[in-house]
Amino acid sequence: MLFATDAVKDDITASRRPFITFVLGGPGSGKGTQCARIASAFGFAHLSAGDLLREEMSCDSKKGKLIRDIIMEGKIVPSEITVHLIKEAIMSSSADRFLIDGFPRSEENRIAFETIIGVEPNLVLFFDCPEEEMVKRVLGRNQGRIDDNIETIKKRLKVFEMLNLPVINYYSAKGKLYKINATGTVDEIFEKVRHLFGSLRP
Ligand SMILES: Nc1ncnc2c1ncn2[C@@H]1O[C@H](COP(=O)(O)OP(=O)(O)O)[C@@H](O)[C@H]1O
Ligand SMILES: Nc1ccn([C@@H]2O[C@H](COP(=O)(O)OP(=O)(O)O)[C@@H](O)[C@H]2O)c(=O)n1
Repeated sequence: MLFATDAVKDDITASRRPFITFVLGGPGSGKGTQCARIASAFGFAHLSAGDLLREEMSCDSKKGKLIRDIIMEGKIVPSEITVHLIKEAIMSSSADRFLIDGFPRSEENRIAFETIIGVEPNLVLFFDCPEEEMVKRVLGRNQGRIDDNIETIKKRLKVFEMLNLPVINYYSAKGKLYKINATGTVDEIFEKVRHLFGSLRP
């Protein structure tokens, strides 16, 4: 079997059951920006799957090189790698609520999380943004990322279009999905997010 077994499962849930929010949206839809605001307003720990992978990518190892090659191609890193990085980050934090940003990117990601970590998210946010706005934002991001170039962006958008919808549909059917229109200013978008979290009081 592809994923880890029950032996490593449940060691997060055995001692506590944190409130988990997945944050979805295309490249440049503003996930990271809004997560920073949510984290500071509502006391969440912010885990970015992309940041965890970029940190691992900088290691001079076979795994680091594999991650780098996949990110350059705008593809999805094997779920087992990403979920184990998320798991380690959750376990080394004492927070009781997490935003997991940029995850799950695919059904494979989603199933790996459930299999390895053994829980479902409490809430799923989806920042819905038109493609041309996402391209504009990514090209203006200017953080020196190896994948923020027009060639890789086109590939990332294709991968997003292909793999995101089944994940959205899955959580929508479970009544866990909150779709937020991600156009407008950062403040305008956060106003909608703030309203949602204020009403949930996680
Ligand atoms: N509502 C917004 N309007 C304009 N630019 C934005 C908005 N939200 C984020 N940005 C900018 O767009 C870029 C991508 O945002 P980011 O939060 O990194 O997106 P993601 O994490 O979804 O890839 C960043 O440079 C950010 O400052
Ligand atoms: N769950 C994830 C998240 C990111 N990634 C990889 O990391 C890249 C950057 O993801 P990110 O979430 O930091 O950035 P954005 O695409 O949202 O701008 C993606 O294009 C994927 O190659 C992944 O493979 N699996």
